[in-house]
Amino acid sequence: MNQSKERRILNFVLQNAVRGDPCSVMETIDKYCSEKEWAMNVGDVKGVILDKTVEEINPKVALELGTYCGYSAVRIARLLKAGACLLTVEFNPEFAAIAKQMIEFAGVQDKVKLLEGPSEVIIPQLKKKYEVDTLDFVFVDHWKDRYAPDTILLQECSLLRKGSVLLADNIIFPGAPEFVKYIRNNPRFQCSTYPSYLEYMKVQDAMEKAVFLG
Ligand SMILES: CCc1ncnc2c1ncn2[C@@H]1O[C@H](/C=C/CNC(=O)c2cc(-c3ccc(F)cc3)cc(O)c2O)[C@@H](O)[C@H]1O
Ligand SMILES: [Mg+2]
Repeated sequence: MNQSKERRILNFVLQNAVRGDPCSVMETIDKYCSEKEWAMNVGDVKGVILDKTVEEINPKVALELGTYCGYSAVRIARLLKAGACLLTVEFNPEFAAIAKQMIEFAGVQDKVKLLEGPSEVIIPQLKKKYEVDTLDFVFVDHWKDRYAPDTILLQECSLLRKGSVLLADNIIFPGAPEFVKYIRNNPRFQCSTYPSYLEYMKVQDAMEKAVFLG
């Protein structure tokens, strides 16, 4: 049976990237997806906004919603200090299996815990099952109609504290209008928008940063 695009991306990394080198893995994915097959990784342009946000926060506990092939998990994990960890949520078993191999090849597996399942099931388990107190940083990049309900769920589960930072991808394209409406009108969040470009394309996109005010 023919291979999936995600499997082809992983194989290209396994054959061309340097094992144990997260930057090499990121560059190799970006090369494949800009030259051969487009894929919905945050990419090397919006990736710099992600990097700067992670470096500014220096999170001890980070959450990612929507692992996909593991590109942004590798990108975030490479910047985490000793003792810090990224929990990344993915409900598609095929993508989760690919991401697991991608994360291990990059050598960041000790900083990443891949949680397989839908976010609405995983988020309420974070405190008891995964021993999370509160989240310092959340990268939101899963189905766009899940951004708002999951932001509400994070609050209902007391997983945000004063100063927790959410960074949401694709505010322009494909867009997350319900989330933008919810978060920008919410007095409990301080929002800022970072205009950028869709991964591997000359198409406008943006990321939204939302700081929880407690
Ligand atoms: C149930 C909750 C839930 N729980 C756990 N895992 C979940 C989940 N919901 C989704 N997932 C997984 O997350 C990933 C999906 C990500 C969704 N991302 C985009 O749709 C997107 C699209 C474009 C674009 C598409 C077409 C264009 F033409 C242009 C741009 C660009 C982008 O950057 C994009 O992020 C997959 O791995 C899902 O299995
Ligand atoms: Mg995205």
